[in-house]
Amino acid sequence: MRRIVIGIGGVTNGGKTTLTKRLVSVLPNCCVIHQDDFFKPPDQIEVGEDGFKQWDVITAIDMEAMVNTVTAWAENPVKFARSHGIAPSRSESEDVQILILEGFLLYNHRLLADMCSERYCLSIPYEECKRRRSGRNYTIPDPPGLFDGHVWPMYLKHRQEMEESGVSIVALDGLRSKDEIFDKVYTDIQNRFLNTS
Ligand SMILES: Nc1ncnc2c1ncn2[C@@H]1O[C@H](COP(=O)(O)OP(=O)(O)OP(=O)(O)O)[C@@H](O)[C@H]1O
Ligand SMILES: NC(=O)c1ccc[n+]([C@@H]2O[C@H](CO)[C@@H](O)[C@H]2O)c1
Repeated sequence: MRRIVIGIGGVTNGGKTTLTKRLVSVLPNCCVIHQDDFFKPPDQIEVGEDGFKQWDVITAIDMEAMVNTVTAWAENPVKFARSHGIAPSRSESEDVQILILEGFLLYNHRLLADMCSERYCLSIPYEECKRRRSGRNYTIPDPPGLFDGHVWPMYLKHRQEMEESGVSIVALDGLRSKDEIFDKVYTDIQNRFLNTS
């Protein structure tokens, strides 16, 4: 059985969830794990010197639990899918099993980055990111000033760290249309992993 792990990483509001949903709907035997589901509870999030809760750092996420979940999939993808209510794709054999990892800090974690067969990374410029973020409603709403005071500076810091680490990524321009981004990634995955002929 072939196991393929696709990382969909990159900046907040870059379009990761949008792309992931479309891929899951067309890829065979495809499970997804969202990094946001592993945020620690609010009372465990540190408050910085800037007065903001530090959500956009890797210690805000229970990475051990996330890695354990990815490991559970890798050990038995069929059982993992079944226990998460995902039916095997009809007309496809169970020969190929796909996992999508979706999150804003995937490639700053060595173990997680190494688990990916391919690492896509969406980026959008500051203005567009701020505009999209201001229209979002997270479970914990952004306090005034969080984007400029914490979210964007942390993004720049993590992006630099990722670049310096030398981890190889496939960059995606998040300003392109949803269709264009999906078509590129889907074609890529088909060519790289699903064309058996
Ligand atoms: N290619 C695109 N062009 C324009 N808008 C987009 C595009 N992709 C996503 N969006 C919009 O941007 C917003 C954020 O998208 P999405 O939730 O997919 O991002 P995300 O990277 O998962 O964000 P986060 O992880 O920070 O919650 C949504 O309103 C979505 O409709
Ligand atoms: N999902 C959450 O619990 C939560 C709480 C507070 C902030 N966030 C934001 O999610 C983004 C990643 O998708 C980060 O930029 C967090 O600020 C998420």
